[in-house]
Amino acid sequence: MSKNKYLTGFGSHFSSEDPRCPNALPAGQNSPQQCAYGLYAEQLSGTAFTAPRTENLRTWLYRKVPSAVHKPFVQYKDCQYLNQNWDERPPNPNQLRWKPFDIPVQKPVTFVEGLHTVCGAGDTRGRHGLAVHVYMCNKSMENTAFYNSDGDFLIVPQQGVLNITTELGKMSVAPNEICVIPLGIRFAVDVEGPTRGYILEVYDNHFRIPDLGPIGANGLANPRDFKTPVAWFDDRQIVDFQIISKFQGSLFVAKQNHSAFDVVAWHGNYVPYKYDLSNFMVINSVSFDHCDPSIFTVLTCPSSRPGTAIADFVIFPPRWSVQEHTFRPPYYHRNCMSEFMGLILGRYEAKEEGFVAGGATLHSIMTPHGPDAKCYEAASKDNLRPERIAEGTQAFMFESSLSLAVTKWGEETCKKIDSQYYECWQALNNNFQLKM
Ligand SMILES: O=C(O)Cc1cc(O)ccc1O
Ligand SMILES: [Fe+2]
Repeated sequence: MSKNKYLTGFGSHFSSEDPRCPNALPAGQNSPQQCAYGLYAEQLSGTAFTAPRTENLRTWLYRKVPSAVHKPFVQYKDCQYLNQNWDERPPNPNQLRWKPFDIPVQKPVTFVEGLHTVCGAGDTRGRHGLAVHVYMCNKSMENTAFYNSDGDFLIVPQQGVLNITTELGKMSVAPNEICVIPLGIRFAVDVEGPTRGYILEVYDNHFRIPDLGPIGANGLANPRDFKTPVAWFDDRQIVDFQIISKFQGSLFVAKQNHSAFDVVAWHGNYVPYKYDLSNFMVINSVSFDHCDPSIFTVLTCPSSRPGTAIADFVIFPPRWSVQEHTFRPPYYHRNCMSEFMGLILGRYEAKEEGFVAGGATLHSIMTPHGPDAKCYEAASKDNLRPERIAEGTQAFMFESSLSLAVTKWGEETCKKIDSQYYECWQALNNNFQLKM
């Protein structure tokens, strides 16, 4: 799968034809009376028809059989812990930390079967809110495609490569890379062994790269580093195929007698994409003080309130730390936003131990948090020299303006909550002295 080809750019208007069918794309129009090769034209709209030109997203698909050809959807029962019921448990304002989520060993589990909702807020019907899921699986999806009618999926692999077939083509996404599969785009996930990762699902809007303000025209995640698959179609004669749909927070399945991956050519700007986090151009203070983590925003899903995201995807990449007369780790703080964090690799700078790759933390709105006692002790006495930090590590944060509820699975069933978490701050003494 590593030999996949990609188109590069963010928000670009792309065109792609499977090389087996040259000139499959109609010239100069979208809906010819008859398409080349006997294909059907199908438009996939990612925004309202009338959305402003700068935001308008749509792709034209030229496929063997229209997506409309399927049997009725019925309830899908093989995924027990995906849900969007935020009232399962009473609200919990505590600092929460999860040990690494278990990957199934004996039982074969696919990506869809392995979806577990940890926390979230809002409403899929009102198209406002988000959900944080984790996936733990070990088996490839066969003759099955999944699509989400509720929002975009931002997928953060933590262990194992995801070989993803989408309607628009194939992409391979490894740990330290991420991908976005927008609302409605059908995809299947092949895995190569024990596989785990995190998903940020947003209902309101699509993800975009943030504005750069005074940073200028370049920096952070640069558009040219985003990769979109090229057209590819399945030429197998498949008579038994299933489509799983996430619709209004529940899963449904429908049978059809053709593959969902039959798009021979496509053109448009509504596309899946991947991004390698090592391409992120890190910007930070080169004088003094700790910058807010918004400088590390890779992608954002904006709300209608200026500068206030439904959710930002933020990373803490390897970088030089050079600030003078500064407490360099994250500051102690209370935030009007929710902070869900995960760890892809290594160790997080604010926590000496306990926050482990494949685990997570949640610091809810106004829940106080910051470096643990050991980190404070070391960093407040450190001899400040330019230093590489977070080498070989990658932590990330889903930061949201919404107040997140934890599911019953997240709080109880997974049995991964670390009840000792609060202890990491208890040794922070009162060092106050009236006279220094
Ligand atoms: O809580 C955290 O660890 C995330 C975080 C990092 C940082 O550098 C500044 C603020 C912040 O919330
Ligand atoms: Fe924080």
